[in-house]
Amino acid sequence: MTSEIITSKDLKKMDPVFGQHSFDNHEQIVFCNDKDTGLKAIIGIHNTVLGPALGGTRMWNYANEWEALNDVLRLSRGMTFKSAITGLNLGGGKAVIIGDAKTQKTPELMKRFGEFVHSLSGKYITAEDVGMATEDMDTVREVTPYVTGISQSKGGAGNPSPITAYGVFMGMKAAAKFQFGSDILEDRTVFVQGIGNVGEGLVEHLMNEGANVTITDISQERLEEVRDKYGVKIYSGNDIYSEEMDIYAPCALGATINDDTIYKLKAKIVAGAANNQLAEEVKHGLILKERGIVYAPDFLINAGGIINVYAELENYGRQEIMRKTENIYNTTLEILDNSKVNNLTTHNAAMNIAKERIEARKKENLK
Ligand SMILES: NC(=O)c1ccc[n+]([C@@H]2O[C@H](COP(=O)([O-])OP(=O)(O)OC[C@H]3O[C@@H](n4cnc5c(N)ncnc54)[C@H](O)[C@@H]3O)[C@@H](O)[C@H]2O)c1
Repeated sequence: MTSEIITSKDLKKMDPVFGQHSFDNHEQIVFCNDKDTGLKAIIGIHNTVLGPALGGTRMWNYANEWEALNDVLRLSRGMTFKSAITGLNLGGGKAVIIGDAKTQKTPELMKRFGEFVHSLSGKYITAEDVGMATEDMDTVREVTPYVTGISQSKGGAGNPSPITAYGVFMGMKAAAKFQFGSDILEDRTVFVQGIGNVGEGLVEHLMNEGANVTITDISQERLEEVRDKYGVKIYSGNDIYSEEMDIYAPCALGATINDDTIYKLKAKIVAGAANNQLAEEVKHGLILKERGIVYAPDFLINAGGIINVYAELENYGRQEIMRKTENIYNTTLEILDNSKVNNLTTHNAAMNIAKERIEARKKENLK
């Protein structure tokens, strides 16, 4: 199993569920259907050794069911390792709702989805992901307590993006310490790709530290807004991968480190918020290592969001959220050092530690 990009034509050639490309010993996969609301959803529970499987719900207009299934399998697996490496007592899960969030999402559909979540008795806990907003989680909360990411006015921890941005910043500083011998980002050239909720927060931290920031986004409006607010440069070329820079921060989509981009990359560090930045974890992790580019594993440095929602379950406040998020600096540095000592890719070094934690707990649970 790898995170390799695969076409839906190839997916259809495999066994429908357990033989599917991204299937990786998932514990449970739940298919949810409701004729009246038009709900078609899949809940993927990858692993619950460390605790209940927590992960957001994504609503997306998938081209077909294979793509939806592949996505939920891949995303739920990612959550297992994200929580494990961050030291949270959570397992990995995720849900997808098939449909257009702009036109097909209704409160009735969200409530029906919530009832399916409730039927799992807390084994899966949901939150927001692409296509979902805090208000949707508030609607789900009307039918089940197994939901996080609800509004602050309803006792939730609120928008996770600023916390995610802070964690990415911490991870980036640790990568700079490892690569350059100093974590001070003043005058470092940083390209931030995608200046959405997290990207903008990252730009703010970088500008406060005096970094030399260039931004890129598909939305011209966003670019101008962020430029005017922080005084950053808008990228005017047409291939950011070939540009001279110290740090490349992917904060838009996954798989931007792929066969087409990896040999062009001039950055000395890759550190950003996007999930699944390496199109193929093993292969591209190795090429980055060979090229001397330090990759701060995405699932490690973008964990601020999950730390934020975990606070809702554990009832801890803002101070503890910030302390845990700041600790991403130490964990990143430890993993980068470990990768050097053991001659591993940084991705594999992080995965090994996450897997060791799960295995140790599994043994304890058997006692
Ligand atoms: N929000 C969180 O707390 C959180 C937590 C963990 C991981 N992430 C991941 O971080 C990334 C950013 O999250 P977000 O909440 O800021 O999302 P967002 O939707 O607010 O922002 C994404 C931005 O990327 C831009 N974009 C899209 N395609 C692009 C392209 N090809 N080139 C350049 N820009 C492009 C969009 O216009 C948008 O401004 C996502 O991959 C998300 O999965 C977010």
